[in-house]
Amino acid sequence: MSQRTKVRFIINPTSGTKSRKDVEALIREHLNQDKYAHDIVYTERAGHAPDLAREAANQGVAIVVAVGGDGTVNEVARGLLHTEAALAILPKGSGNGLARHLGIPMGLDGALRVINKANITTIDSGQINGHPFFTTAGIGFDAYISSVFAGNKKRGLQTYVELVMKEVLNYKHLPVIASINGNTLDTDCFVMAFANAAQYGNNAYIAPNADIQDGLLDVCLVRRLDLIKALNLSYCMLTKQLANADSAEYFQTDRVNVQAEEEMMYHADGDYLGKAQTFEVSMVPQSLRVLVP
Ligand SMILES: Nc1ncnc2c1ncn2[C@@H]1O[C@H](COP(=O)(O)OP(=O)(O)OP(=O)(O)O)[C@@H](O)[C@H]1O
Repeated sequence: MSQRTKVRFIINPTSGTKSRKDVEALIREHLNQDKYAHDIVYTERAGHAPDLAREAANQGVAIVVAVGGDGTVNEVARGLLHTEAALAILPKGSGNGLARHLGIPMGLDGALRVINKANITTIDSGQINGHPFFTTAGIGFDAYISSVFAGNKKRGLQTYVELVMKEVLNYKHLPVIASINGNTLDTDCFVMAFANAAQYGNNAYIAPNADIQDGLLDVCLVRRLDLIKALNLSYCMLTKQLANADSAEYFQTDRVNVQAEEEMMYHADGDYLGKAQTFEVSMVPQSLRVLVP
């Protein structure tokens, strides 16, 4: 008898609206049971999924499926870095940036069909002050929004947009010195985003040209923001265009060092990480195997 490939689903039960029973039933219905032997584990707390993922990889599980939003995807992917196990995603969050970038369907049945095909490729990941990220990291305004969003009971796109609109013109830029590709930029920084994938999630494109396999970060720097620039930037983000040079500047590099005049907030994949004054951001090329359509 041919051996079935081992698949483990790591489910964040606090993410999304579907019940455990619904998700388990969808998995039973749509996963190819002739090809795969699967089991399901649930996270018990924030920060649990990296251990579960690493354990799965050590046990020889071939495909480890993150079931949740970008926070869960980040945690599972972190545990799989540099292992033979491949990451698959069943998107259940509100943004789903990595799943969208990879073209994974937003419906769980479609995402399960991607797993059935088992088409595997290898992608880059990034690190900001030692924290892995797979879609974007950033300092300044986007991290500030992550910090407020994290403390907010209401989630979802509408809450997010309301929050950005409320805060965007109050948030103040800060002076930083950034070294990118051997050049030193002494600049104001409203936000500096480091993109491995092109979007934050929800098809909001911060770096439309970002390629997740090119070994490069796409850096988007917004020095200062006023109403006109905010409108230009939001329009471009939603239509997948580069913003005009007055609003944002773009750089491609494999490493960035930022020294801020005072502490700034930072995030990785939308998870608020706290404040720091020095930031080391770098690429880890070809570090994660993933299932793609
Ligand atoms: N069992 C758990 N209990 C509480 N928190 C958890 C648990 N499992 C994971 N988490 C945390 O929940 C956080 C949010 O999860 P995730 O981003 O996957 O879902 P979401 O909030 O629904 O999605 P989105 O961020 O897209 O709105 C993750 O950063 C993770 O650390």
